[in-house]
Amino acid sequence: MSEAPSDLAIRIEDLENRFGDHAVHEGLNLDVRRGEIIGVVGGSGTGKSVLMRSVIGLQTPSHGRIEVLGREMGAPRAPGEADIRSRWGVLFQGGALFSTLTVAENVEVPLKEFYPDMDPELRHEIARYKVSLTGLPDNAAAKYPSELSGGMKKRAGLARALALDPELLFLDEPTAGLDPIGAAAFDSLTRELHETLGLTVFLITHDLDTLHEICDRVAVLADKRVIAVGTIPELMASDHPWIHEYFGGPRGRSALMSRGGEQTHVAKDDGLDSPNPAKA
Ligand SMILES: Nc1ncnc2c1ncn2[C@@H]1O[C@H](COP(=O)(O)OP(=O)(O)OP(=O)(O)O)[C@@H](O)[C@H]1O
Repeated sequence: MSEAPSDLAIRIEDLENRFGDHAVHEGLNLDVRRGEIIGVVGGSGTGKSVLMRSVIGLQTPSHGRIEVLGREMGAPRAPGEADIRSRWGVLFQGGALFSTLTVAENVEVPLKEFYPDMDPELRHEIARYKVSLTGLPDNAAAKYPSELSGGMKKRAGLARALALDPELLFLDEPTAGLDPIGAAAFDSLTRELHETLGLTVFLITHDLDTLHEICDRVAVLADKRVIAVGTIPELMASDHPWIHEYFGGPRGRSALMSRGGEQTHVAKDDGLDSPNPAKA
């Protein structure tokens, strides 16, 4: 199925990233639909974080084109156009909170950057609201990151990512390091925020439970590019060795079974999207 550009939150075409002689991505294409939660998976070092960094402008690709929310990355901003960075929020691995600032002050950082003239009282109010939105208790706002558990740090990072009411949310391994109960709670929170705030979510994860629980589609990185995109049943029909092992191996089967699922047989050519239909 081919999407109109307006249905897309992100379009990545022919992306190449290299560090010296080492090519991390070559000919990588991916479309992310508006309003979906897309999981991005791949073995360690396949370039999931580099891909996210390219999309949010922290890594300049060697080649290719990236469009985010209808705007070409790297192109000059039109007069009066909002800074594209104010339209997304990012939860980096580990939360990346400023250790010398309280949770509320961390949430206020992007507000200060993009709205320097905002009334401080309003800024504090917004920060408190964002903290409560992520399920943290009221008293967490005044705490420093060192006083928080791992799960609370993730929620605080999420509160900061939501500070500017983003349309697009990037999450880099949000459940890594959480116990299974904390991870499931974070998954529910992500799903809930996605629904209530109408977010598009780009989610890098190794967590099979998260993929099953909340992702609408999953993109698989291997061989320097996105080799397949689809729902999990669609991907399970793939005979690519990595995909087969990932979803059909012991952990993949157990994540599926814990949801009462059975391996769905999907005909080989049924459903799997090309990473970028327009280019297929
Ligand atoms: N700034 C950099 N300079 C040189 N090489 C880099 C740089 N950033 C990333 N790389 C390399 O790019 C490759 C992809 O890294 P990346 O962190 O994106 O992998 P990943 O898929 O997110 O891995 P993991 O699942 O382990 O987090 C790795 O080989 C890494 O060493």
